[in-house]
Amino acid sequence: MAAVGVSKHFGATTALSDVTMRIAPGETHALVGRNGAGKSTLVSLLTGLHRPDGGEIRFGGEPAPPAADRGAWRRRVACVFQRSTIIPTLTVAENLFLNRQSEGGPIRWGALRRRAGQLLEEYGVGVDPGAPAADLGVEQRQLVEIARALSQGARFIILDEPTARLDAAAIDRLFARLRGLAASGVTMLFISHHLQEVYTVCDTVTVLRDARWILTRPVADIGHDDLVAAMTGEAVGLTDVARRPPRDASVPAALRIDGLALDGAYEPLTLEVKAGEIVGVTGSGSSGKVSLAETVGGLRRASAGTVSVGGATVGAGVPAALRAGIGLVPQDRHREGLVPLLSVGENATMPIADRLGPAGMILPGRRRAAAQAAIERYDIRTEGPDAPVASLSGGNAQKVVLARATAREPKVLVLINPTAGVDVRSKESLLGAVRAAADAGTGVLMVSDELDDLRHCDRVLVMFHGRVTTELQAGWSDTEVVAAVEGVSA
Ligand SMILES: Nc1ncnc2c1ncn2[C@@H]1O[C@H](COP(=O)(O)OP(=O)(O)OP(=O)(O)O)[C@@H](O)[C@H]1O
Repeated sequence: MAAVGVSKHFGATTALSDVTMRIAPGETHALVGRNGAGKSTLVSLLTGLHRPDGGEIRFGGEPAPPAADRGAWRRRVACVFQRSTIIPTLTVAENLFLNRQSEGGPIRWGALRRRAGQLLEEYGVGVDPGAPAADLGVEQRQLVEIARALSQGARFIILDEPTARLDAAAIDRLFARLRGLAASGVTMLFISHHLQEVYTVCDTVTVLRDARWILTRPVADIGHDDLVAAMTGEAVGLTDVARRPPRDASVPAALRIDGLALDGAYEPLTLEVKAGEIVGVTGSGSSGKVSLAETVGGLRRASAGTVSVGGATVGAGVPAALRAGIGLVPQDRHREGLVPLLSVGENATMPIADRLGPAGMILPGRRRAAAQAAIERYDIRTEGPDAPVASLSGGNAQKVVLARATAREPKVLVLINPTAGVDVRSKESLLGAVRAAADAGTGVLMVSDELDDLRHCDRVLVMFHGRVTTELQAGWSDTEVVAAVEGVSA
């Protein structure tokens, strides 16, 4: 597979400029770069979703198929996207044979299900072909996507941040599977913001920066700091996390959770987050951590207990949570986070619309200034406040979600995997902004699977099967967290 001198423009934005990347058969090749570097754009060219403005894509020395021949593309390359392409209202079997159910004749449902069963067995995917796809977890959905790609004949698979929503055990299982695929000759392009993963699973790495190719090297020949330097164009390394001074016991609680419970997700839980405190919550996929944060943020209704902010009980629902002073960064920015048709500025300033002009009016100049300040503070790479939010790269969109959650100087900030899809350098500025909010008196509840996020917390609660089983004060070791997440003591 090769991209030779490819360029791509979106309006005035150059997303790729004369990029050449060659991937040898059977190789596992990493593609890394900061948010907005052009990785997803390159994937869209490699999968035939977009055509390059210049240069060409080749497979096995042959020119790429015509754009309209989707079948030919599917036989050459498949992409497991961050956003699943599995259709939840269809069964697993229907998803597997999407676009090719009948091969001409009428659809024979029984035969379809049988073939799906054989296929899942062949690829070692333990999923019922008759189950609705909506019932699948993230891990199972990815496996179904991979099985679908292989069964269509593709021997080149692109994995776009496949670990972003998996817990540690699922990541290990995925990596074991990828090694198996590599051993059987499947070629892979692996995109990740977790450089450790690049070293664990890839042979070769290509770095893009500002739409340009920077380097391609065997991973064994480039150290972590040099890789970060190639991505950022700066020689300076990442900074260590400075310890926060301990909270005074007399500081009032910003957030109090009293006997809060959600049937099937987590058991009654009581917890206080002081003003200025950052409390981390982690755990495996089934620990209940995300449901807990979603209840506090108003996205789910508790089956028992109360949430109070500054001593006042918060009603159910997102509007009540917002009124009470809770800012939320939800898990799925596509579903709950942003309004794609509005501009970056409109999205970032939505919660403060009432402050942007007199009597319900919005003064455009004031909005632009507020939006510009957010763009600078969160290091958002965009043409400007008027660019549609849909034009942002994934990591930059995540920064807009955080800008919005903090726009009203919330009393409480509830963050769910806030740095998902955010590049190594931007993570620093994003977590720095969270700390600045805490220093100004906001109580922060941060649910995360990332040790790098959790390092910024004053203490970390580990949940296991719906209960807090461990509390770790700052200064914990990685093995302590991992052991508690797995439900074994360190
Ligand atoms: N449909 C589009 N319209 C306008 N601009 C776009 C569009 N798609 C991408 N861009 C721009 O092209 C540039 C490259 O974006 P791309 O999504 O390829 O980055 P990325 O490296 O995948 O980033 P991330 O790590 O955040 O996912 C960005 O400046 C982005 O805003």
